[in-house]
Amino acid sequence: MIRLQRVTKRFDGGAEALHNVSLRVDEGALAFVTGPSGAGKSTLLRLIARLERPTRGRILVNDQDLATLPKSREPQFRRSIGLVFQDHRLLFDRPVHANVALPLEILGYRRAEARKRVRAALDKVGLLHKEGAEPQTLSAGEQQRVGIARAIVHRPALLLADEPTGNLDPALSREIMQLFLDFNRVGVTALIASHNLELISALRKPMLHLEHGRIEARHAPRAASPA
Ligand SMILES: Nc1ncnc2c1ncn2[C@@H]1O[C@H](COP(=O)(O)OP(=O)(O)OP(=O)(O)O)[C@@H](O)[C@H]1O
Repeated sequence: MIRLQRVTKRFDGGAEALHNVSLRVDEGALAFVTGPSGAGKSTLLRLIARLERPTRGRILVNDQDLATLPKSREPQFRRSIGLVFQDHRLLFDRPVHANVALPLEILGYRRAEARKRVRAALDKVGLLHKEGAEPQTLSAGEQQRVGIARAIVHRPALLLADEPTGNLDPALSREIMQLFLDFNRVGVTALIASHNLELISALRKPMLHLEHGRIEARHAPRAASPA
């Protein structure tokens, strides 16, 4: 599903955010990326989502080399990915359902189909009863769940999450991770960046540890392993 071959990312005028990183995440797997602040976790996810381009190396997502992805296949590529951010980036001037509907609007879904999918996504994260609420009236955990509903509303095959529990207390963090495990159980591949080692170690999933842009350790190497 995801394959990186000797990927290096150097930002203009900056140091290398990633150096010679190779990894593989198989279809249907759920893997974690850990590492201290500045290790390159966000950069790794952004490269896979094609929000950044590598300086060197190859990135394949679903057997498609991202360097040669034709323009005609870009919408299909975007549809295949769901992104979850630490700060969830909800629009506070729109109710919950309109926030969740955003990716569908961008992808050009018809209104009736969009409404159905928004309700299904909110139901999956346990927030259907909040569809008309203003985001600022929700708790931090609920806001993050809205962000997750928005990430999965178009039913992506791949979920990329960047510190999705960063601002949450331990109980809420476990709840959010459980959602990812649930999605993974029904076939969604997931790569999650997290520095919450205590939480993710207990989940017994493959882990890649990044330090200074390099993979320093790999655990449970069957589903996330050297390419
Ligand atoms: N757009 C950018 N321009 C220049 N340097 C960048 C850019 N984005 C990231 N970097 C640098 O790349 C390195 C890796 O950053 P990255 O955000 O990927 O780390 P991270 O592991 O996600 O950190 P955190 O846990 O704090 O989010 C850092 O040194 C950072 O300053």
